[in-house]
Amino acid sequence: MPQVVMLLLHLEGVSFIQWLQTTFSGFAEVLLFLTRMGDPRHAFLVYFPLALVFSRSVGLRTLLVAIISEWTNLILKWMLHGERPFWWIKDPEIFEEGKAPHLDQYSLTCETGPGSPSGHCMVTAAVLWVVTSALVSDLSAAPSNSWKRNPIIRAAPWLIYSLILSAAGVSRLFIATHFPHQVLFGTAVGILIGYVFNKVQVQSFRPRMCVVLSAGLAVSAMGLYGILLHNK
Ligand SMILES: O=P(O)(O)OC[C@H]1O[C@@H](O)[C@H](O)[C@@H](O)[C@@H]1O
Repeated sequence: MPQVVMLLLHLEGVSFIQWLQTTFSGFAEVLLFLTRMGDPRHAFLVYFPLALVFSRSVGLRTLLVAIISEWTNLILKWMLHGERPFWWIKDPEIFEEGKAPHLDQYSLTCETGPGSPSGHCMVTAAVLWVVTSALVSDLSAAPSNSWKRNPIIRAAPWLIYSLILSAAGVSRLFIATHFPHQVLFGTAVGILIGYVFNKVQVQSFRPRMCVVLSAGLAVSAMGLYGILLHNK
């Protein structure tokens, strides 16, 4: 993307983060809690085992989507090298000494890896897409006279899904680990991965296919890493 567009996105992003930090300063602990809840590792440690308890097929699809979204996030981060707001404002090539905008620092602010796209938003959006779709299918399959067919009850899972994603995104912005476009990009790719891979019949995978898939993801990630390192 042209440098001037990136500069504009970063400057506008910092202004938005400053506004969030001022407006929600009293909710710092809640937002830190939300950012912890959105940690990609919870896809494997919380959402996958919980989904598996309720349904083997939903559990396995949750695991597949968690793996694909983590892998995609890693690859995109290596390729895009997104800045992190809290570090970006400290770049002396962008701001002269004493002229940089101020951003508050929190205990989880200082992420060290590339920032684009947001892993918290991408993995959460992908994994919860599978869980939410399963809940909605269950409600839709209920007999027509059941309370589950009430339109408000059937809309609730998607409403909760949107609220969780918004909360995760705002929490990442509030602690200045991401620019808004990184959060939006991560969420959009996460939704796409959830939508596409939710259609895969994982329970029919043979062990050999699982091994080939795992090896393919590992080799392609290492290959890309080698290429990027070589062309640095
Ligand atoms: O891209 P994000 O949202 O900053 O996430 C990056 C990393 O954030 C860390 O806090 C997590 O422990 C990692 O698992 C994750 O990859």
